[in-house]
Amino acid sequence: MGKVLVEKLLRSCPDVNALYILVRPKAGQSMSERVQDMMKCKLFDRVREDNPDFHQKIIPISSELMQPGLAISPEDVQTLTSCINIVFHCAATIRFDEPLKHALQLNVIATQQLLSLAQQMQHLQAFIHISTAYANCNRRHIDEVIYPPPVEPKKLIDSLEWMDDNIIRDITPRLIGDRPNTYTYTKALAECVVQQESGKLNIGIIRPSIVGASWQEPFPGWIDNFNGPSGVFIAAGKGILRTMRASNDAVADLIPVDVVINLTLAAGWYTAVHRPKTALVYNCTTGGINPFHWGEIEHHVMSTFKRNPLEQAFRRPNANITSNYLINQYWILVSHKFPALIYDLFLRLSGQKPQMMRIFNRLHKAIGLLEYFSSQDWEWNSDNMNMLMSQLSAEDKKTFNFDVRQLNWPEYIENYCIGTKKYVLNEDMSDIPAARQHLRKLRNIRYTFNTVLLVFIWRVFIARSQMARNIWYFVVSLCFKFLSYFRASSTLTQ
Ligand SMILES: CCCCCCCCCCCCCCCC(=O)SCCNC(=O)CCNC(=O)[C@H](O)C(C)(C)COP(=O)(O)OP(=O)(O)OC[C@H]1O[C@@H](n2cnc3c(N)ncnc32)[C@H](O)[C@@H]1OP(=O)(O)O
Ligand SMILES: NC(=O)C1=CN([C@@H]2O[C@H](COP(=O)(O)OP(=O)(O)OC[C@H]3O[C@@H](n4cnc5c(N)ncnc54)[C@H](OP(=O)(O)O)[C@@H]3O)[C@@H](O)[C@H]2O)C=CC1
Repeated sequence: MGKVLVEKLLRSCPDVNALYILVRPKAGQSMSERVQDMMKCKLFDRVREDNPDFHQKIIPISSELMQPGLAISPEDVQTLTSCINIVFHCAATIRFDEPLKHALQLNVIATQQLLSLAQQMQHLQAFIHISTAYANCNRRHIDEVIYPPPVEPKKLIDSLEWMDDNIIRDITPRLIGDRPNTYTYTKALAECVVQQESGKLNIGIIRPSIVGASWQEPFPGWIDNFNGPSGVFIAAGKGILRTMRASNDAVADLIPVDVVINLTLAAGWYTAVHRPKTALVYNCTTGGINPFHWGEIEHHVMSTFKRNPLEQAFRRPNANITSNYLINQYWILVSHKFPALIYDLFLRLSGQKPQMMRIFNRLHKAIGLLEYFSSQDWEWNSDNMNMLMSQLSAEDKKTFNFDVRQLNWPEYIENYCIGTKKYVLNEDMSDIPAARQHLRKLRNIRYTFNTVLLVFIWRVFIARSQMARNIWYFVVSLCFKFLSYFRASSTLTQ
């Protein structure tokens, strides 16, 4: 989201002088190498066309959320406190399996430290904090208010400081209670910290639901990670994921990333100009305005990947969702574990390292963590989102469009899936004929396999026992009689 925010600010707000972005070195790359890489990314193509010197406006500041004072140097603190007008705080850990102490440090303590830095900023007009619509997912109906925290954040921070990691791991389920993970729990605490430590700052809190690929800007379908539904779509498109627990009728509250960013910028403007007395919370969701369901998503994802297959699929794309635990377990056994075993056996026999079972184990872990969100419904009030829309000028409504009533879901899902192919997997659209050919080969393998299986069952079980043979002939003759009956009755009615 940070990248999309930077791109939109550069493209649509040319009067912005500079963007100070907090960056850490990572994976052997220095801070400046990472920023260089980010600016080369396809996401910035339109900005690059409009203004090839756009990089001059980006000023990276070295920072690490795990460190005291966010590890910002005194000189940088000086620069930030004298230059910044608006803070957008979207850094966080979004992992669902993050150990509590880590999630607390990244999502709560770092927010506290950024707020304390913001208090020193001499020209600050607004502080916009990105939360999540699921911060209060233990409630069915969620209003645009900051709910009382599950525990006083300061007390938890003090207690976890002296506790051993093993003790923290043991008490985590008791602490998070009816929330599914440390992510939603710490995001709820972060909202409370924002409220408690806001002082005189003008605060806005944005709560997006499940952030997906872009809808319109800078081009449809842009996405560059495996988070949330993207990984699930890819796994289904590759024919790896064949079953998942989700409710067909539950609302799939996906929200395109460009909608979230447009709303975030509009909220920045409103907070700075209108200075609301208390922090305004914006539930940034689609379910109450333009609902779409997981069953429909499944249908459109499958249909897109059948028309635009991913390269080197493991099996033909054919994923089904079910809310029934036993049915799901059955299909996991038949459609995930059994083919994985056979493929690994094949790899072993051909002298290669088995890998499919390992991939499936990781997939099961990932989807196990997501199922909570795809198996139930929530209702979010979106009055503040509507209010904000009504405050924008006609031109701003177009430039910072977050009116999801106009979203055409089938078209969006198609672009989303193609986006995962092009921008996450870096596959070329011109190779689609070869991918289709590969699917035809998989279909033939399946037909051959089914025929061999049938012959095997016949030879082993049916041909050897008189009783099985009798049952078999009885079933076949019954089917034949039914067929003749229907044929005769359809001839009579003609
Ligand atoms: C057709 C059917 C339609 C139905 C469709 C239903 C969709 C139902 C979505 C609900 C979605 C709710 C979303 C709540 C909305 C927020 O509020 S917040 C933000 C969302 N946060 C996330 O999505 C983070 C979830 N991810 C994680 O917590 C961690 O990545 C995991 C899943 C625990 C895995 O951790 P890990 O084993 O340490 O490994 P990690 O390096 O992270 O990834 C390992 C592998 O898993 C892959 N992976 C990561 N995430 C995923 C994923 N989501 N899926 C698959 N693979 C994944 C990685 O690409 C990687 O693959 P390789 O590159 O190794 O081949
Ligand atoms: N994705 C989603 O579906 C949703 C996301 N959100 C919220 O939106 C915000 C942005 O999420 P999203 O863009 O999806 O997540 P990403 O994981 O892509 O971005 C998180 C950012 O936080 C930075 N960060 C994490 N740890 C550290 C650290 N120790 N030091 C410095 N920087 C760090 C990351 O930097 P680096 O690049 O160095 O890793 C990254 O830029 C988050 O607050 C999240 O809670 C809310 C609802 C849904």
